[in-house]
Amino acid sequence: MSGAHLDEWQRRSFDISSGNSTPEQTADAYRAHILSIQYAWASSQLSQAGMASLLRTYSERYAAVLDSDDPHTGLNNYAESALHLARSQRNYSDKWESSLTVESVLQLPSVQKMIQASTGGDSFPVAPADVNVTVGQESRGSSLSAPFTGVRSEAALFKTLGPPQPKSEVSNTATTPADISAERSRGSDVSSGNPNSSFQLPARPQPLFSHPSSALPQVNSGPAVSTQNYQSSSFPTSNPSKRKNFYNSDGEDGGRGQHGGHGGADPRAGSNFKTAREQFIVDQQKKYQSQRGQNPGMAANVKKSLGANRPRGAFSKFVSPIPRQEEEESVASRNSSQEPQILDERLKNFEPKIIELIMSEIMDHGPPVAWDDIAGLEFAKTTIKEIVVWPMLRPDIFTGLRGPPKGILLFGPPGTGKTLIGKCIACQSGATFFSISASSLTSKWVGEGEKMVRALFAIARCHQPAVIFIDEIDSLLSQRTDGEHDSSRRIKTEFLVQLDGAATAAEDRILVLGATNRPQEIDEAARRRLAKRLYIPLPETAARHQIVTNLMAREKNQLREQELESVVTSTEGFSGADMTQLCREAALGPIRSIQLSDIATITADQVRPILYGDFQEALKTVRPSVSTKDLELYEDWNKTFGCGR
Ligand SMILES: Nc1ncnc2c1ncn2[C@@H]1O[C@H](COP(=O)(O)OP(=O)(O)OP(=O)(O)O)[C@@H](O)[C@H]1O
Ligand SMILES: [Mg+2]
Repeated sequence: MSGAHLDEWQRRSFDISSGNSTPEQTADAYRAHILSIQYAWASSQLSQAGMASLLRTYSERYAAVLDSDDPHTGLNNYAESALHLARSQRNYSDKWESSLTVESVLQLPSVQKMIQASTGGDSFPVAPADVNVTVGQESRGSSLSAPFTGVRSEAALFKTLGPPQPKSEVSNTATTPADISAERSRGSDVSSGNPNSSFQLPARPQPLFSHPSSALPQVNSGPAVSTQNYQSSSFPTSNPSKRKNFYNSDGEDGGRGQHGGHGGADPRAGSNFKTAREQFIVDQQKKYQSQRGQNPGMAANVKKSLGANRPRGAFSKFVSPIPRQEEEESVASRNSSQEPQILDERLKNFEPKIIELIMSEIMDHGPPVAWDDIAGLEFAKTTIKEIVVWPMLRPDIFTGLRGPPKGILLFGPPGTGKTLIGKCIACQSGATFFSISASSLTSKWVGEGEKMVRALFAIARCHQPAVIFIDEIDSLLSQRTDGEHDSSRRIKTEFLVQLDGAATAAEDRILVLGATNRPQEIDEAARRRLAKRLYIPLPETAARHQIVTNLMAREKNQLREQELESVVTSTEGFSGADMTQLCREAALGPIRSIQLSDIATITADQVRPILYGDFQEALKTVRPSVSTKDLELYEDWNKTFGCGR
């Protein structure tokens, strides 16, 4: 360093160490030190390491002076900018904070009168209507004049100053302005800050503290004795030292440096403001209390000292009163993770994306299907009601050996109503219904499929009673061969593991319902797990009759009973889907009979009804989709593995 800098440095160091400097001078000296260090480094007179070390030392000392709440040694002017920052972090719940400050209250004419009366020692009765409190001074023009009367004024006061303290020390509690006035007139006991004084107003006049810069100079501007009297009489606290600190407000200037004005024993008596850290803690507690619905138990959880309890020397490390970004985020994530924890405890190992995918597979019921909509299949329907619907409705009866099977396989020729039964169960069982297709479980990402299967069963466990319906289950659980892809093999294995778990966990109410028209292709391990294998055959005569009747009931037709019988007998070997297709074809007959020129103008009423002739025409084009050979295969498989009679 140059000689000039050294001289200057020495002078400042002497100023600092002499003990005669005011905190302002000390802070200035440190600031100048810091600038000197930076200057020396910039002009290459100081190494990077030396600069860093010196800078750290003097920055800490400088910060200690700025942030100290000791009026002898510190400026405490850090609080203002910190509070400014803290204020910008407030949420809407902080908005309730009134701007009823000492400044605004003191300027009230009635209060001034009271103060004057108090100074003169006279008893001055204050009529409630005399006092008007202007709220909203800081809310820029939105001023609200509220009469300072009765309960309302009390509420306004409490709203501003916080909840009242429990009545522990006093026998009579004065709360109305008249009472206040009367109490004030009792004289010196109140104004001296005696803890036995009659008022039980809140210990923390919050807004007053939160705006020290605006409130304090105003307090200071009045005659000291009047202000003291007024404050003591109007807003005493139950804590004498706090009250002293607060009401002996001599302003920032008086409190700092020229602290002899009060002559009090407590050196902090003149300092009426909190450090930024203390203020921040109060703000945080308030914030969390309002966020948690004023639940004191929860508020206690979020208490945060931010180092306020640590002794703070001049060389102590700087502790920011504002939480750092990471701290805030971790608090936020802790809070946000608390609510869904209950639901997601069992699902926490699964990726949200997968859970979302599975959840989207939960079938919304769509058009409701009733048991009567399914023609025939009486045995299958009764069995399903027995093992699906009733146990879901009365789990208490269906226990032990009566416990329902956890796996059902519906097999049979295509178009016989297997999917229809699945839809009906979804509507009628009252269980959460997952309809999963093999394609939704197979993913291009290796390993995703197994995760999906695991997630599916985990979610089903969370939503019991649940039915997992796997249509075309053969594509998922076909026999495992050597040549097949590794990932599909793993999905199958995972599925079998999960199926086994669902089948053996007696307390779980999860039913796996599979449907297939290729039962022969199902892996034998899967076959075993789907214990109840129900054959869904082609519809018999009565069932076909019912299908046609049901469908024709919705259309205009002139089918006589014999004609209907004739249609039913001539459709032997038709599946339910074939019957539906036949009826659709027949229904197009009347339209086909309309001249092309009329089709644009004809009204719906003018379309003729469906006739037997239309069915005859339709029978020429609609053929059964299931061959007798195929049928024999189903019959055989049913005899071997089926559970039907
Ligand atoms: N028993 C039935 N009662 C009434 N309608 C039926 C019946 N069986 C089939 N259908 C009709 O056939 C259509 C197809 O039935 P569904 O999809 O249930 O057949 P499936 O057995 O699932 O066939 P696949 O094995 O090809 O999937 C149904 O929408 C319904 O209109
Ligand atoms: Mg189907």
